Amino acid sequence: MSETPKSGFILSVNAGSSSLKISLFRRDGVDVQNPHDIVDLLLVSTILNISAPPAIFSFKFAAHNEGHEGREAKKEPVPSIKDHATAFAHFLDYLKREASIDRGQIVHICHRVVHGGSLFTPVVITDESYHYIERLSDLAPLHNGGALSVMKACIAELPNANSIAYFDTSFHCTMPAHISTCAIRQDIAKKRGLKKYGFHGLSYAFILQAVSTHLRKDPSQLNLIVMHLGSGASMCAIKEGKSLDTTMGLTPVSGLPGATRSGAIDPSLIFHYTNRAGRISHKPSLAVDVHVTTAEDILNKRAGWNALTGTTDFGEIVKHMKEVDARKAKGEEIKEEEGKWRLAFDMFLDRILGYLGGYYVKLGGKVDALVFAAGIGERSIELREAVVAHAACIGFELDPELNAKVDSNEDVVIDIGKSNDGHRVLVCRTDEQLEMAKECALDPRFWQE
Ligand SMILES: Nc1ncnc2c1ncn2[C@@H]1O[C@H](COP(=O)(O)OP(=O)(O)O)[C@@H](O)[C@H]1O
Ligand SMILES: CC(=O)OP(=O)(O)O
Ligand SMILES: [Mg+2]
Repeated sequence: MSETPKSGFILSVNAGSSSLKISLFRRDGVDVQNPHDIVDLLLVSTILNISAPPAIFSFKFAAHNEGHEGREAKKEPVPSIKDHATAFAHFLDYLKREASIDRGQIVHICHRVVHGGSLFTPVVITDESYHYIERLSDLAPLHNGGALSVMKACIAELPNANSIAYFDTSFHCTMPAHISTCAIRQDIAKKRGLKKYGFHGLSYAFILQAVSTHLRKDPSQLNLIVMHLGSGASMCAIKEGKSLDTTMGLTPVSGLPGATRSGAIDPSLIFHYTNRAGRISHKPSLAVDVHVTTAEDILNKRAGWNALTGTTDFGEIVKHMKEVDARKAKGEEIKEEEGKWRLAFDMFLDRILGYLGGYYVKLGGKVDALVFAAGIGERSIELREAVVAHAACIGFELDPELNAKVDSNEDVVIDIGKSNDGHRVLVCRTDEQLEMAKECALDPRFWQE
């Protein structure tokens, strides 16, 4: 690692399964009294639809960014973006051309790495840690490769900045053994690291802190059931501020279904689906070049909402479902094929409710709040309504007006429930980039005070 700086810029890069989200922050001195405002956002860029081209590039300066105030946000399709590496190259080119930002001031680059294996604290990228993360790519086939390709670009293009890996798995290292262990031979499981790891940990860490501030309750006193519902979707039961259980497993394919992922299925199903399950997939439709079996390619990339309905966008699914329902209500005849929208919605709801009930019992019914987060959780009025309607039997109730107004409320945490005394229902605008930047800004290893 190069010399520890006193202040400087932190670039946070979040390689999701089909998106790249990048935020640039400034870290000046640290006010120990107020560690929440430790970093100042300068700009945000997102590249969506990386695996369903054309990718959509957007770039926006923070409202208060000196010299750039009032600059319009950019949003355009970019057909040349094919993967995370070309997406990041496009961002760097744009930054060079359009922003009077001195790239030399970027001292640390935080990379969200989905699978950290046995690493639970952030690590500076060296040859050794890079290769360790590379070896884990098979366990996060939609993710680790994308993050590694961005690290490579950073080392080449921003050679004076340190790359640091932040792991999605870290938050879940508190899961007790009886929850993280699989019922298989333990000598083999231990040798190969076969157990439940859990993911979206940076998001859960951010949400825990944000909800703690909102409810004015120390994280160690909080019990939450959090739903991170994005392209990849998972849930987490948080007990006294620690992950007790989560829905994803050894890899992010398990648990809830996602945009292109099956979620939990009977493990035997895949051998009835294809007779090539164990073969290395020759033409994997994955975004990065990792050696995955046909089974993993099918379950990670050729399943989920896309396989059921033909779109990866849950917003589209809800829109079509409502149109079909409205026609049905008028007595119009509906084609069998048109039932797919409601099927996908009801299936997602069913799987969420299954885990919700289980987590409620595991937390002994002592739940401070249900929290919705990520693309679907933050934007789907209908899904939140359906989930909470079914959770009435365990004491949760939605305020329909507050639920409908989430989009026009800019707060990080928003109350959408009727109760203000336990059993709250919240939406949290999660921000994995900010979580990494805050952790980095507070880490004494990376700064000279
Ligand atoms: N208005 C909406 N209603 C429901 N879902 C939406 C809406 N807008 C976006 N989404 C969903 O949010 C998903 C993206 O969530 P996000 O958390 O950004 O995903 P990721 O980080 O995994 O790429 C999209 O795939 C889309 O399905
Ligand atoms: C772990 C995971 O599924 O991440 P994402 O939702 O960003 O693809
Ligand atoms: Mg994500």
